Amino acid sequence: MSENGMETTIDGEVKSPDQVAASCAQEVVELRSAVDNIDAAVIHMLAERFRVTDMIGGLKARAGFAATDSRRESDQVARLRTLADECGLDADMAEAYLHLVADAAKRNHIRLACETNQPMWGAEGGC
Ligand SMILES: O=C(O)C(=O)C[C@]1(C(=O)O)C=C[C@@H](O)C=C1
Repeated sequence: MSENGMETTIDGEVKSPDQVAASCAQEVVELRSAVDNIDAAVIHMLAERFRVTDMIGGLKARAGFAATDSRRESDQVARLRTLADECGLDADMAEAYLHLVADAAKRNHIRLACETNQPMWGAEGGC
């Protein structure tokens, strides 16, 4: 553990003479394993989400559909905001998450359509 006034770096080296600080630092180190496991699960779930949305993008390109479906996104936002409320998460964070992933999914849709010569609405700026 080391301090520079602005930051505290808490690592496995917990050698503080202050017993309370030492035991808090130890607990932080243990809780960080749970954080690491959760982050790994989130990354795996995100990868799976993009595999699925890429399949949707392939179908949209084949059919000549636009990348964006705003009504679907509004429904998703409403659903995720409710879910967030129910489990004590900030609903704005849930909405920000949906915009982050849906915007990335749409960029992937457009790129795939361009790469396969099936230009779709939204790619007017060029492929
Ligand atoms: O469901 C779709 O139509 C998708 O293309 C997926 C997705 C999403 O990432 O959830 C992305 C873009 C659309 O505007 C709506 C939803």
